[in-house]
Amino acid sequence: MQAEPTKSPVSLVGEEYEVEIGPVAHGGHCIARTAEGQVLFVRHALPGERVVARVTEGEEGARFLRADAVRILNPSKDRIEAPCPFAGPGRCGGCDWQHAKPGAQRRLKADVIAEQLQRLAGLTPEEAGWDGTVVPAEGDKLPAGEVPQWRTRVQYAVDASTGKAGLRRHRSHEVEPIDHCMIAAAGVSELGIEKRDWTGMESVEAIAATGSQDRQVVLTPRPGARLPLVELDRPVSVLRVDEKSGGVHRVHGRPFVRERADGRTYRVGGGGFWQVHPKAADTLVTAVMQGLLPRKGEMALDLYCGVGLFAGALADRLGEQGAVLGIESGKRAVEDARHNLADFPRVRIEQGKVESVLPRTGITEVDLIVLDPPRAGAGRKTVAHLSGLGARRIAYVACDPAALARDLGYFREGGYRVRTLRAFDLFPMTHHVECVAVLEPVAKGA
Ligand SMILES: C[S@@+](CC[C@H](N)C(=O)[O-])C[C@H]1O[C@@H](n2cnc3c(N)ncnc32)[C@H](O)[C@@H]1O
Repeated sequence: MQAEPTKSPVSLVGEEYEVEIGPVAHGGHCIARTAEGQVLFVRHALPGERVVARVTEGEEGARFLRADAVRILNPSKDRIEAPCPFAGPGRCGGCDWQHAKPGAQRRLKADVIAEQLQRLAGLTPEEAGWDGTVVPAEGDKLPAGEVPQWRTRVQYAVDASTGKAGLRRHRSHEVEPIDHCMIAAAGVSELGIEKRDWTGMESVEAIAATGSQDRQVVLTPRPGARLPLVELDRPVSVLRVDEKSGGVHRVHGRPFVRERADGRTYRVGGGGFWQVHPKAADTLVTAVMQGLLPRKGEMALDLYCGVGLFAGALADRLGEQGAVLGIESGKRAVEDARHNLADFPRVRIEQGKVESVLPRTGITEVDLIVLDPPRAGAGRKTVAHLSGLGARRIAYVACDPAALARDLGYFREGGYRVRTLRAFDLFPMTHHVECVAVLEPVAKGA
């Protein structure tokens, strides 16, 4: 018997549908349905608009299609002309909400948080102790059409054929050539990365520290390529990512930048993690400390501690009798955290994954916990472990509201309730948003 030839699914890319745009969804798009009932995730649209949506990904019968709004038939009152000349369907994928007024962007983010909390944690804003708003960073409340220059770290992709640095298109490896990124911090723009020839490089990350004049570029060469001579408009240190090991090595200058937050200087080496918005580190430290209200002599955990931002802030407030244990998986970040917090004899930093290191520490009781996991969240097992440590308060710093909502559900299973939740617009023009949830044991809150 001959096998039936398998039918390849019929691609719908390029098809156009006139649709009514429904609510915003997590990820920088809105939901619509074709007349046949197929779900579309539409970028460059706003709720309530009538648009022509052109499919960018998906096939017949798929659970959903991705599309771009290519013609706006009935614009929302929240719509503006995108201030950035590189934004729009098929163009730079860095920003999602260039076409929305700043206040509307924050309302869209608030709607996403509310929806995730409800669906994944069964929480209303009131139950989460949240006023339902997303707060702009200090100085970012600008009139429509003006854009905050907030990105202190920009990862440029290099076009292989031209050697020019640009930004990646949405869900694509293609490079959108740009001559300036509007959301880049002044310190990044001043480097003039877009004007140089980066032939042989895969990507170039530009870093402008906050609170110091340190500037750095991190080069990722294509296999076998020679490093370019880095001649920029300002002195910078240069690092290089090893193509085989992924390790980061110094080419010239300091192998780190110095960042300032909460009155301290933090060394961040090897292009490692630091909060991107210049106001983020201080904003988050303040929110976490207001939530935890640390007392002298307490014992705290800083999980996913990076170079020690929250551990330092806690150690300062817990005094000589207090103690902090930080856990971080990145080797270089751990070295930096140990260096940054060397003046606190009762701060210890352990290297490894929280899920494996924490059980090994033998710690059975702590007073306070701050956790700031990557986008995936902490997960059920880690949350269950944390819920058993008897902390009187836990501050959860989250860059993904979906992961936050899932983990809040696990914390509830572990006997914790959300006392307050605050949301900050630390990534203007994009769909990203930062939340700080403060939890306490149910028995205490009751
Ligand atoms: C969002 S950053 C937060 C860093 C720090 N709290 C700050 O604000 O600068 C998350 C950190 O978690 C680390 N990380 C990721 N997965 C981890 C894991 N499973 N265990 C421990 N650290 C992890 C990353 O290397 C990164 O430094």
